[in-house]
Amino acid sequence: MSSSENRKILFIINPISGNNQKNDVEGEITRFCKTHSLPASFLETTGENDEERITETINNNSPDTVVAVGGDGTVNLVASALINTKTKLGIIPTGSANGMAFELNIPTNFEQALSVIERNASRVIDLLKINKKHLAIHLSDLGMNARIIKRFDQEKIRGFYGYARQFFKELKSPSHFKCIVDCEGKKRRKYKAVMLVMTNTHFFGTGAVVNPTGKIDDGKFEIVVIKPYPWYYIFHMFLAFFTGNIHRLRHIRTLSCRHARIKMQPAQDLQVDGEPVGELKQLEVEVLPSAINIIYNHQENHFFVKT
Ligand SMILES: Nc1ncnc2c1ncn2[C@@H]1O[C@H](COP(=O)(O)OP(=O)(O)OP(=O)(O)O)[C@@H](O)[C@H]1O
Repeated sequence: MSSSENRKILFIINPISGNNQKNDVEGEITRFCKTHSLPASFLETTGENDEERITETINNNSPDTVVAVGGDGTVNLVASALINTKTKLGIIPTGSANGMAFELNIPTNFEQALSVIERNASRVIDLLKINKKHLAIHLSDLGMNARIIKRFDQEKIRGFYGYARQFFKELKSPSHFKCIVDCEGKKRRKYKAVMLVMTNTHFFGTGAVVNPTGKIDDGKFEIVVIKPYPWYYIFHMFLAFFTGNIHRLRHIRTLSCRHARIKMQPAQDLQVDGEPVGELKQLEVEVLPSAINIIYNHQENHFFVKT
């Protein structure tokens, strides 16, 4: 549906996302929307009480689409306000981590991303809830990556290259932990792991395919267990990550379920959609089936993963 009839779009702009070099985000969106006869309104995030402010603005304006202009953290924030409503969620990726935009084939080019919003193709997808309180829309993990994200946050490093530097440092000597995974309807499993990924999607923001067999709308999510590996295995893993074959490696296990309880020893850092949550000893993860209607780029599919 590309018609602008009856559309009313609210843009939620995170002014500090990524290495935000753009001066006039609102102006650029306004010009695009005028050209395409799309009624647009705006709200800037402040980092304080944003969810309440977004919900209030949605209640006052009744938009049909709310667009997160930011990274995965902003997408998560907007999704929290839209869950189980008919209002569509759109994404203009301007963050240092834009995993959900990558998943949905949304270009990082501003104008092209706006064109995806204008075309308005959407699908209803599942989301995850962690420990009954954290909504997870893209990807959450325990261990190695969450530790990097915590450091990234504490040291106020920003941008993709800052993240990549931290990632390679950690990759060379990851520490491992023990975990017990109880998936609903499956036998209890025990692992030694360097990282556990809980996701319903396929890609890390870098484009690495972490969950090639997952489906975004099948009422299930995946737990991908990355077990300790010898250093020389990194090259093998990289190749598998970028060719969509990670699930075939012997250091990787993938479990698919609707609900899971996980215990970690010692406590591990958790990150949800790029935001550090803290150290936890146990975790409950559940799928929220058909939770949100999200705009995606329907014109092409990813090369490795057909959605
Ligand atoms: N005006 C603001 N000032 C400071 N922080 C803000 C503001 N608006 C949003 N935030 C914070 O931005 C974070 C979300 O950023 P987002 O993930 O969208 O972009 P990002 O560039 O990928 O961020 P990061 O690099 O921190 O992961 C949240 O922690 C949120 O509280």
